[in-house]
Amino acid sequence: MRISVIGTGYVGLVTGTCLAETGNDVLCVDIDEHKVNQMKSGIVPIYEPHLDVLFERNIKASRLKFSTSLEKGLEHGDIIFLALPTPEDEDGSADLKYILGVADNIGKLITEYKVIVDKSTVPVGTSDKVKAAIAKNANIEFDVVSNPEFLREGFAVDDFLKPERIVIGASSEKAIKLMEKLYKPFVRSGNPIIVMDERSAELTKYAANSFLATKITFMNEIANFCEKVGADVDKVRVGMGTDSRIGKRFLFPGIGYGGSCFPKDVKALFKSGMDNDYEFGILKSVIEVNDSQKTILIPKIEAHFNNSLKGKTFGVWGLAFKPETDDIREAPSLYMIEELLSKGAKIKAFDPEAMPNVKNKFGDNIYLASDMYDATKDVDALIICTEWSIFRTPDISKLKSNMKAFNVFDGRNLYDVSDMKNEGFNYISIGR
Ligand SMILES: NC(=O)c1ccc[n+]([C@@H]2O[C@H](COP(=O)([O-])OP(=O)(O)OC[C@H]3O[C@@H](n4cnc5c(N)ncnc54)[C@H](O)[C@@H]3O)[C@@H](O)[C@H]2O)c1
Ligand SMILES: O=c1ccn([C@@H]2O[C@H](COP(=O)(O)OP(=O)(O)O[C@H]3O[C@H](CO)[C@@H](O)[C@H](O)[C@H]3O)[C@@H](O)[C@H]2O)c(=O)[nH]1
Repeated sequence: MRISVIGTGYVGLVTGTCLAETGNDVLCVDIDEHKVNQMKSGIVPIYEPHLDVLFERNIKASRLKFSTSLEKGLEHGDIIFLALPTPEDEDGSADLKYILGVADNIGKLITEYKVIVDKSTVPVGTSDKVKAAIAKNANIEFDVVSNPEFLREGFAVDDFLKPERIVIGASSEKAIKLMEKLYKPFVRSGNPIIVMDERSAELTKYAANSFLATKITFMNEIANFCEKVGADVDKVRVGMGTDSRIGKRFLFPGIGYGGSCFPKDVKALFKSGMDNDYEFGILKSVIEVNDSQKTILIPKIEAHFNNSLKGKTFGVWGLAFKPETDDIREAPSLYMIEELLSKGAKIKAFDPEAMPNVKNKFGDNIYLASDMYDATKDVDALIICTEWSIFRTPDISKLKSNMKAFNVFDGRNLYDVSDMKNEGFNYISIGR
């Protein structure tokens, strides 16, 4: 099939590449000329495991092409995916200016039947707004489909190629048939294509993300309470998670959830609720608790250093909002660093992939280390913000010979508490 993807960020790039992989003829369109030129010359502009192999193979097979022209995108595809940003607006709602701006232009450019598919995460009712924006200028038949994306960064290729489910929100039989044909190769494992109305599809995405964010936040509160009463959150987690009604996943406490999705999506669902005369009490608490969780280590660090961090140097391991990505959007590490810098501390940071993205963020105020051990030289403490595998089994003797003092504040519970104590570290983690 002939597919166009408008917006070649994380979701657009993975969508375009994976749809090319199943034999479709894909044109990816982005307004960012630099990015388009990079992709034309074979460079994948994001770090995502396994994407590079598929990307290269499909470019070579001429199934994956790039352009900056929306007009070309509309000419090319029978199905037009919108994978545009829906960032947080000032009032917490999802900003629809990118989606509705492109929809407006589609209305001006469309000359034959197209299925316009919204892959971005958008509030309930957006598909009606997209329809109206296109219809304002177009006299041609078209359909709008809501097809939310559930991929996780770091596992995006696998999640797209072998999804647990595909949600299609549509009211046109013609569009539903086309979408089912397009996605047939991805549901070989028997996982369902779930067809529903557009509003339910739009809400499914927010409900899923908000539920997962709530699950993590609940566990973060249990961890905080464990510290008050001398319980071990690792034991509680396993004890709870083995109940299949609860499940083992997304129960890992830490320094809060981050990333380009959970923080903004929880806020957007809360705002949608308020706009529709419904206050999500649970989401209000999730937002508040997560905000304080991001810096939950700070009082512990301050207490250790007698409330004076001025002139102290901290090594920071992990800048990305989670492992296997270079994405630093809403990364808890950034809040930690900001807070430490404001208290007069110095930072030596290392991340296996995200360093280039942090380069311009704090200017000269932090030293970007050449490797994980370089970030521990002469530090008063090491702070762990992201659970990259490489941090799980450090060379302890190297650490000890580098660090000025043996203090480790672990926001991701990477190590065994008694092992660290036996090694002579003052080891502070979350909920243990
Ligand atoms: N990142 C994820 O893991 C993920 C997963 C599921 C859903 N989502 C949702 O998917 C949507 C896109 O997210 P993302 O992370 O891919 O965004 P992103 O910010 O990484 O990329 C968006 C891209 O759109 C381009 N763009 C902006 N305006 C454009 C225009 N007028 N024409 C063409 N291109 C334009 C930008 O240049 C950028 O390359 C959001 O709604 C997000 O919530 C994201
Ligand atoms: O037990 C856990 C699991 C996750 N996290 C944190 O939660 C955040 C989000 O993690 P994850 O869900 O793995 O990353 P994303 O790539 O943001 O994926 C989420 O957001 C995407 C965008 O909407 C959705 O498509 C995915 O289904 C959804 O998992 C990260 O900061 C993690 O550190 C925890 O603190 N504890």
